[in-house]
Amino acid sequence: MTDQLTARRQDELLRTMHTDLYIDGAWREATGGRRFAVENPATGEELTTVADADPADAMAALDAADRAQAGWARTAPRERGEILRRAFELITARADDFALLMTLEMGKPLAESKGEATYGAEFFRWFSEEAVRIAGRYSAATDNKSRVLVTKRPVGPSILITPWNFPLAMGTRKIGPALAAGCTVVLKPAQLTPLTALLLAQVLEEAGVPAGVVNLVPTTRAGDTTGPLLQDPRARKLSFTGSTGVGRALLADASGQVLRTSMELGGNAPFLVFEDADVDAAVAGAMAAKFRNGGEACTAANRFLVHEAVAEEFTAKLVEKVRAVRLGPGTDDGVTLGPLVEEKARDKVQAFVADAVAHGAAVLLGGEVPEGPGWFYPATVLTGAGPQARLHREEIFGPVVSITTFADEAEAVRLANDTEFGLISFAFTTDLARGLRMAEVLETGMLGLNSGVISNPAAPFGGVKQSGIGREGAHEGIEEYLETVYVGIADPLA
Ligand SMILES: NC(=O)c1ccc[n+]([C@@H]2O[C@H](COP(=O)([O-])OP(=O)(O)OC[C@H]3O[C@@H](n4cnc5c(N)ncnc54)[C@H](O)[C@@H]3O)[C@@H](O)[C@H]2O)c1
Ligand SMILES: O=CCCC(=O)O
Repeated sequence: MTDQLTARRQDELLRTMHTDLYIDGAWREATGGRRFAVENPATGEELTTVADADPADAMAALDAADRAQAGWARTAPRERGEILRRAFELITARADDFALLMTLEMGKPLAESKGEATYGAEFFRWFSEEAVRIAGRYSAATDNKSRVLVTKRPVGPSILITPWNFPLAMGTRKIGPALAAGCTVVLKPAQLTPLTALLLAQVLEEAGVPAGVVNLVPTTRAGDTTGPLLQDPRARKLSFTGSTGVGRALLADASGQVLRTSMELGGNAPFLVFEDADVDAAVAGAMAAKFRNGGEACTAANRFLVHEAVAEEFTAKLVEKVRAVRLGPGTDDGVTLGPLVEEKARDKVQAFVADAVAHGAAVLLGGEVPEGPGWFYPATVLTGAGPQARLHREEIFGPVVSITTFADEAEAVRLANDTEFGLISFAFTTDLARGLRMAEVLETGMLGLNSGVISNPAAPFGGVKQSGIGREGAHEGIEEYLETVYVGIADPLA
């Protein structure tokens, strides 16, 4: 896309979109007219400003969600499904606008943002189909002297908190099942990426979501703003996606009201390449697992563990592929790696690489911050960092590959599981039994078997250990927003 065309579309989009709070079906200013700036990570320049909710605004959003709850829960499932289906179609029709906003506010290349528009919309289509499939059961008790009736009902007003890295999909993956189940919501998007969430709220309004069912409160004061909501007995559910540290703190906050919680937290994915792997397939998988979203994904491969018999071939082929990665603004044609989201993020990645070098790593490619504006960091390949290097213990969240070797399967599994995280693992092998064994022995919520990207609305996404609680997407996703009610019935034949 030419610079001029992008600039014209950007101006038009930012000028015409809503940037206020969306509460009770109306767009309104924040208390005191407070606003905050949203910046472009490719330039460091301000894109626009957005209303900055305070605790009173957030409480107004919960008031609205609470008022709308009973009516929304009584809506016909088909009607809820049709509204979600319309929202899917509207996002699809405006995919270019969503993509441009995502690229502008978080940096990824336009082609990837387009991919997220499709992925994010798909959660609405999936849950439009799930809305009409909420089922209970009726059965005999073990002694046949009574009957067991099980029904489902919506949990109730839900507080949704989302991160910046997938600004659309992390929202639709929560709003879709919540609305399908009959729950109203208050969404607090990440401070760095409120624009995509604002356009999403606009689309939901156009799709016919009634007033109060979806409320949106961007804010710069996350804890102060959502904290009181978690202590309010009208809120019945917290669904959070973000870092493990914040998730841990929110779990403690949610304990006051014993809230239902879903926690989609951080990862430290091992990427295992066994001696029997198809090395070319492993390299293609590694590129996808590492460089999707510029490495700023909870699913990003964090530790490459390669059998010593294939390590040289794998490393050489991977370096060739990584050399072809093109760093630049996500709006530029041909760019395959955008900037990191903010200066702090780039400083952290740079510090991880310096620490890895101090732990014995050799830098095969990249590793130097380029001159000029924007929070760019180059695609980087390291080998030989010791196990205590920070980038093997924490999420890198950047375009850095760190390769180490193992001698046998037992060592690979021991290294892979040596982390408090357990979101996703990857394994490349042509041995079916070994692949299935990995599904049983790796401490992980998800396994990419000979595949570098497995995110899909039809799949239950989520982690074990400190990577979270609960699942999003798939049939499991709607259960997170449903209560199970048991009715014991005296034997009707007695
Ligand atoms: N498991 C998953 O599905 C998944 C998906 C995407 C991202 N993530 C994780 O998210 C992290 C990156 O996102 P991030 O930097 O936005 O995470 P973050 O934890 O800093 O923030 C996530 C959200 O929580 C809000 N927040 C921060 N402190 C809060 C508080 N005290 N009270 C209420 N809300 C608060 C933020 O404003 C943001 O909206 C990574 O760790 C990544 O692995 C996980
Ligand atoms: O950041 C986490 C990845 C999100 C996804 O793949 O759905």
